[in-house]
Amino acid sequence: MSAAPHHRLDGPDGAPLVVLGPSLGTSMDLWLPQLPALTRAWRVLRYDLPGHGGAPAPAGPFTVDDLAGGVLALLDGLGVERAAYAGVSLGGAVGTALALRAPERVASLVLCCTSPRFGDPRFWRERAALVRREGVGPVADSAAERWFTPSFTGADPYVAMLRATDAEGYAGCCEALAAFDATARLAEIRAPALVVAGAQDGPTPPRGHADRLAAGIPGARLAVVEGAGHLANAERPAEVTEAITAHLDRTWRGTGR
Ligand SMILES: O=C(O)CC1=CCC(=O)O1
Repeated sequence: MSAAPHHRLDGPDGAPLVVLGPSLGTSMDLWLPQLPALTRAWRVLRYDLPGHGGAPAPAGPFTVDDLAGGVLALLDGLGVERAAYAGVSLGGAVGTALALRAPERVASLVLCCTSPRFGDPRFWRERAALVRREGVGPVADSAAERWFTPSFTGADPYVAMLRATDAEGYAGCCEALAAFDATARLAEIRAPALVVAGAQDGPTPPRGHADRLAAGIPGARLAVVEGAGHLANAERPAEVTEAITAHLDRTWRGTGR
């Protein structure tokens, strides 16, 4: 499955391209807090995961590498040779897979609240089974606690994205997470990488996840954002936007083609 996913382009025509990948249970609108700043200097390509946002439900199982293939299909369709990529959580895993699969296409990489391996695969298979059995309701009910610190008051629009997600699309993404393990290949990544972590991230705490990415990817920088949980770009938009734009300013001023 490497068809071009549901997507949207914003920002100036011909500017260097930045691809933004969403997390499990969210749509491309996860990136709305960063959009105004990014579209000042970059063309921004956002996409939806299968069964999420405006994307159709998947026809069958898929892997994180398949999702990276979908991003490549999008770039091919646009005639774009090189782009920067930023992704949150599962969207970050897609960026890791993309940087391994097509290093010549990835000019710069931002890995937010993500991991080279998302814990015990059984956990993700059980969550897939739960959602196939009961729908996304149970995981949506607990999403605000998983995604944000207790003091965050803006969770509703993000939880609504999860409630609107197709159960099979969500389950397929859980299975893709279960099978994903890039730990042994991080040293192969050539893109200049920024790893962003939420200091209070529960699903992918800095210790054991972001720190492994930063230690494993040659030359990677690590930014830990205080007062942020798993969806750090939503909870601490100013800090995360600043970290991303500073990294892109340093590493991706190329052409849109
Ligand atoms: O469990 C969650 O909702 C957090 C998460 C893990 C991978 C991902 O993309 O989101």
